[in-house]
Amino acid sequence: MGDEDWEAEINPHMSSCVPIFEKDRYSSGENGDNFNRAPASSSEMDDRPQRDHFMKSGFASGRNFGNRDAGESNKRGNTSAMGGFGAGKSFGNRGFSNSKFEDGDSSGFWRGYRDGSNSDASGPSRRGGRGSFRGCRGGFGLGSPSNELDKDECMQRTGGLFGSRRPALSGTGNDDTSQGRSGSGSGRGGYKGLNEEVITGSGKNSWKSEAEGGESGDTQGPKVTYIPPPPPEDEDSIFAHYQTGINFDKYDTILVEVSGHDVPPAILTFEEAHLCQTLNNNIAKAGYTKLTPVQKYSIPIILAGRDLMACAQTGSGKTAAFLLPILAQMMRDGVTASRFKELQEPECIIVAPTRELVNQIYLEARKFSFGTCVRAVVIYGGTQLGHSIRQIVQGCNILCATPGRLMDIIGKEKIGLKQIKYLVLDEADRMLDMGFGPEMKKLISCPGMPSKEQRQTLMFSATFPEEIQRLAAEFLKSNYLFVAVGQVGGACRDVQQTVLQVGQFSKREKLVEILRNIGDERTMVFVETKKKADFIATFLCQEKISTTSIHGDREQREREQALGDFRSGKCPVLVATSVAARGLDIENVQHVINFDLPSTIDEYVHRIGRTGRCGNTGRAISFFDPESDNHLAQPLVKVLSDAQQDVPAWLEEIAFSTHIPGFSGSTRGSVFASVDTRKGKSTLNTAGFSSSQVPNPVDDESWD
Ligand SMILES: Nc1ncnc2c1ncn2[C@@H]1O[C@H](COP(=O)(O)OP(=O)(O)OP(=O)(O)O)[C@@H](O)[C@H]1O
Repeated sequence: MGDEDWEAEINPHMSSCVPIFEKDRYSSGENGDNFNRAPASSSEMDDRPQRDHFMKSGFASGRNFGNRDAGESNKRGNTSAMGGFGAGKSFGNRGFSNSKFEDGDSSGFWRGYRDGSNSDASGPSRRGGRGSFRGCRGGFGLGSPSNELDKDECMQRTGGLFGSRRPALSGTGNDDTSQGRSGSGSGRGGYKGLNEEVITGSGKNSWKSEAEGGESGDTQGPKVTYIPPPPPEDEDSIFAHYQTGINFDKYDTILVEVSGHDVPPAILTFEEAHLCQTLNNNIAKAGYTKLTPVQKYSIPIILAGRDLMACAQTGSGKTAAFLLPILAQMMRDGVTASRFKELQEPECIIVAPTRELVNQIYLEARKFSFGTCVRAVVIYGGTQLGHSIRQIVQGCNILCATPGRLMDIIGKEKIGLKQIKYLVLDEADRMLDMGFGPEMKKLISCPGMPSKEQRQTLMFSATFPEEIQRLAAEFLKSNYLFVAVGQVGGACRDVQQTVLQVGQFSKREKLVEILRNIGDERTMVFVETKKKADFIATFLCQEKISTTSIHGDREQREREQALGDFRSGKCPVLVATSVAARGLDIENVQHVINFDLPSTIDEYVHRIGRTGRCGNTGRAISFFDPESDNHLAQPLVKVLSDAQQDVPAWLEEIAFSTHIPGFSGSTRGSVFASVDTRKGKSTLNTAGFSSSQVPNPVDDESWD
């Protein structure tokens, strides 16, 4: 079926699928409380007219919009009395392989500046125009909230229908062996929660599996052939940046605590760092005139050769806080020119949990090293292994990598570790938790890797649960310094947070209502599972809201396209799983909506940190479903009150009536919620849960 057919197939149904909303029901009161009073008990009733509507719409015509889940959809179609949208036609992998929707690789995800920072300029399809979800592959039919689907949504939290229905991925007889899956899974022993496929890497060591057929596809399914487009090389693109916001100067008032011995004094200006002229020029071209607090403290600590664990709020410049001093030292000490050597021996390795994030870090490294002899390289899963190798052999001083691809390349002996002087773990708490921790341990025990005494290890994050801090000690010299900027694990105060009580069955209606009020402002909508991301994105497109999606089941090319479309403003709504929760620095994201709350409060802090960055303001709206989110009530009340946000009375009530094992935090008061664990146990822990207590890590994906 051609593109036109798809359009024809959808459009006749679109109008009949658009629920009627009373626009004035949504009003953004000071804390948004006046649109949050959807009683949980009414949620099912709220959905009923819509379901009836869909029954009448004739949409249950047995279409299958994605071929990946065709089997499942068929099953659903056959068993569902109302939906019935699985049988018959498949719309195939329409995504970006479809020429009509493919703008070429150029938009990619190279920060999107190339598309111009004026988002209005680029997109033909704006909200209110025709919905244009780009490349949804999920197995849901378009917005057919059949009984069964509603049940699915409702049960995802508890690992109900999807979890039991969907077969565990075996790597055979399933298109999951295709690029996207092998890419997103990277063949690693992907850590999966409920509703997420389990990729076991055939029982091999996870990092080996990629090299031995997972990612490179030697033995399982087609090879990953995707070669990401090169980022623009012109100086304007390299130094493109967005403006700091009105609250940038308020950073100066944030309390900073440094613990450890012999702490080097903080610097107040870039000049005090005594960086070389080229670096100073690059800093100026990047538009940096003033240091952020984490930079004031971290730069001298790193320049003094100390190990560091730094915790600072989202969007406050942690990337430059480690890149600048590392580059300064590399410039001072000199780097070995190693162009075209078979085995490259970088001086610095930076690891981060997602492909998009390592790319972003790479672009920052490229920007700050512009005009120097230091060459940064990025490698990540979901792309052709040969491409990664070709990038490396051209010379590599700073290697930005996701863990799976990094271990693959090391296994292939393209990277030697002997020269490593700097090891950086960005989003360090994520890099050390159950998902990535084992790979990080393998990395530091790889042959050739200098011991912790011989290298400088740096860890950065906005959240640092105490348990993870303890694990980190294995990586750090015992005299490491701990920098806490404001509240460890605290939310950025520039984000206005609103929590609405919304039951499962009312969420979609509420989402559309809010998005219609938001207009064209860039919005990230977080959901719990990959499937739901596809479903909600498709649903929004049907509601004529231009939307795209990013999650671990999308092919890398699709992920990059989605991010590019979102950055450029072509699709002002991005539906995402937690794969996009951390680190992504996208200009002008004004809203974050937690359609589903994450399972941990730390993840909440990272998600809402996609807005309100670098002194800009933003808004976060979270749907709190008392059926499934009560475990978050206490830590949420704490995060809200610490960030001086209004706490809804109903949330406080739930918080005080819910017993959370391990949560001992009072809800108000303390400046540092969590502290350097070497000082002893703190009384507060914004994480709410230690990693071993996390109730349901459904949002984990194999990201790299
Ligand atoms: N001193 C500075 N002056 C102006 N802009 C800055 C400065 N430092 C960082 N920025 C910009 O602020 C934005 C956020 O920085 P960055 O992505 O490093 O934040 P982060 O603390 O790592 O956030 P997250 O916790 O979400 O990963 C980036 O666009 C960056 O270029």
